[in-house]
Amino acid sequence: MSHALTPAADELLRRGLSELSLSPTLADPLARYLRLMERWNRAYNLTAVRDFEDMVRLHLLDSLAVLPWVRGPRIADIGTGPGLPGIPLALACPDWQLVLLDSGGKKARFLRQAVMELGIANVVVVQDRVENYRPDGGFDTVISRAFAATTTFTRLAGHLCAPTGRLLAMKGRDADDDSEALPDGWRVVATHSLRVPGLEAVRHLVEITKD
Ligand SMILES: C[S@@+](CC[C@H](N)C(=O)[O-])C[C@H]1O[C@@H](n2cnc3c(N)ncnc32)[C@H](O)[C@@H]1O
Repeated sequence: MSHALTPAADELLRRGLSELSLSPTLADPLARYLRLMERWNRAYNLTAVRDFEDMVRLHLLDSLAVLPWVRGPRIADIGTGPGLPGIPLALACPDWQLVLLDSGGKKARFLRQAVMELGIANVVVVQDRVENYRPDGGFDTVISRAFAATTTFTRLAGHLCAPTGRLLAMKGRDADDDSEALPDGWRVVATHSLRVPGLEAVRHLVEITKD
């Protein structure tokens, strides 16, 4: 069965994967994920982005563009919503183990369905508030997109990092440089400017580590 989006969205996805030096075989599972999101969006209001081309650019390629800075194998995606950036990262890196965490019940229900329907074996969905989540081990990378200001993210999710782990905050055009207000013991090591295929605007990725 074909999982095509629209000809223009499929082409954008194929071209974007190539620009990011990722395998073209990812196009099919990523398209299935978007189709599922679009189907559930009617009842669950998962994303305000409804057009497939925009979803490819703003959801899939934006999530995958951070890959060079993500260190595995244990990743946590905080406030993942419909699975962003977690699901695209999990599909691209099947050897990593990802926890996708969101406090919302509808998000968690959608994610569990997506993981099952897409046969994704390397994702665990957790419905919890990040500040209450106390897993057994720490994560190599704790990432978030559109979750909170950098300082809030650090305060709420810092406890999830392994001793050598990093926080990665995905930001839009502005990196919201509130790094001076970071909790004691944390510092911004770098703010990376990213180009996302198909998007004009530059994105930022703030990398935070323990002192
Ligand atoms: C704006 S959405 C971003 C969703 C997704 N990361 C994206 O980029 O599309 C923020 C998400 O954070 C979740 N959230 C807010 N506060 C949270 C908390 N304290 N713990 C866990 N999730 C939380 C919300 O339920 C929501 O799904």
